Amino acid sequence: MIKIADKRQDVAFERARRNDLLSSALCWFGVLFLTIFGLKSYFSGLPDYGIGLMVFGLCTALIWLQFKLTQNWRVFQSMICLGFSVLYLFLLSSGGQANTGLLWCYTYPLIVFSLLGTRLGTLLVGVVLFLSAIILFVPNLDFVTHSYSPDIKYRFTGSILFVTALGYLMELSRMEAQRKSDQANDVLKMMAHRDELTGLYNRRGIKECNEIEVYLNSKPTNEMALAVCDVDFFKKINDQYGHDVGDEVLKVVAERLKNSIRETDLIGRWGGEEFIILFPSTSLEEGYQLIERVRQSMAETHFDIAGQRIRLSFSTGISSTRYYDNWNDLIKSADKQLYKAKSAGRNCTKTTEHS
Ligand SMILES: Nc1nc2c(ncn2[C@@H]2O[C@H](COP(=O)(O)OP(=O)(O)OP(=O)(O)O)[C@@H](O)[C@H]2O)c(=O)[nH]1
Repeated sequence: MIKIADKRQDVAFERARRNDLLSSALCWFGVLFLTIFGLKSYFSGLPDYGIGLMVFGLCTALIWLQFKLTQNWRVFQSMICLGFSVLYLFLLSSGGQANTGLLWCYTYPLIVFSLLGTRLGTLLVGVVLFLSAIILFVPNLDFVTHSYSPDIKYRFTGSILFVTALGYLMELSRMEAQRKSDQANDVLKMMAHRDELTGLYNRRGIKECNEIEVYLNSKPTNEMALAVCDVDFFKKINDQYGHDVGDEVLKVVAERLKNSIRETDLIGRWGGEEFIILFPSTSLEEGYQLIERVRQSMAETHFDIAGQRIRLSFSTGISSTRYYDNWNDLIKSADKQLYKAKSAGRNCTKTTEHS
């Protein structure tokens, strides 16, 4: 099916860009600090602690490499959050070099919220904060090698809860801003690609159709027919019934054309009373038959528009990627056939072969 480059692709692209930036910044700062402080601890008489930090650094580098190779954001998120959770608990239970471990713990909720968002982030941070309360307040645990004064315990608990709330609110407002910006982009894109009167794609929308180039380059194996349809004597309708009725007529024709083509085809308003239809994977002859059926049925119909009974017809020029490998020539050829159809008395279809 033919598609216009849509908003979801842009959103996915933006998300991928943010993920890429976030993962690189996070991992490389992580690796840098963990290696520097690991080495410092190693040579300051804390070899086990130093090695521990460097192992975390190495794991972070490997997780980053895995993400770069697979681009699997979910796996990256899970592994890095798990790694940082373990590091957080390690720093808390060991106290870090010269009791500085707690200082790094404040980065934890911010990292988790920015990676997991508010919902999953709250879950993970909640679990880890619960574990840290056990580390701090349950006495005589084997794996806790550092003891904190009651003052530090209470102040740290209060301040980490405060930073957690702050991280949550920051991520919440970032997500809200992102949602609003996506919505605004959606509306702008819609306005840029749609014709206001008929709701069909406009000229820009049609030109940005992803697959046009594919068809232009894949002849003769895969052919696309293109039809340019122009309402006959439309000026007379405007003159006779007024511009507003003319607008209604354009809406009715657009609706009729849209409902008469297949789901896989793409229709747009090329300008004025001219419409364009792309028939993917369709030969010139098939395209001719499709549009002729629509033309005949429209010519036989009486339209009741704005209290007026109006008869309508349109003329069509058809071309195909079988003969052209660039868009301008393809359109020019269909336009030329349309001109011939008009000259031949209107209410008919001309193709490059049938002319
Ligand atoms: N109501 C209305 N009229 C429009 C719109 N866009 C273009 N037109 C009018 O469409 C008319 C087109 O007239 P012509 O190009 O002479 O074409 P025609 O009368 O259909 O004659 P043929 O194409 O030769 O059959 C002009 O009068 C334009 O002003 C629109 O959005 N709404």
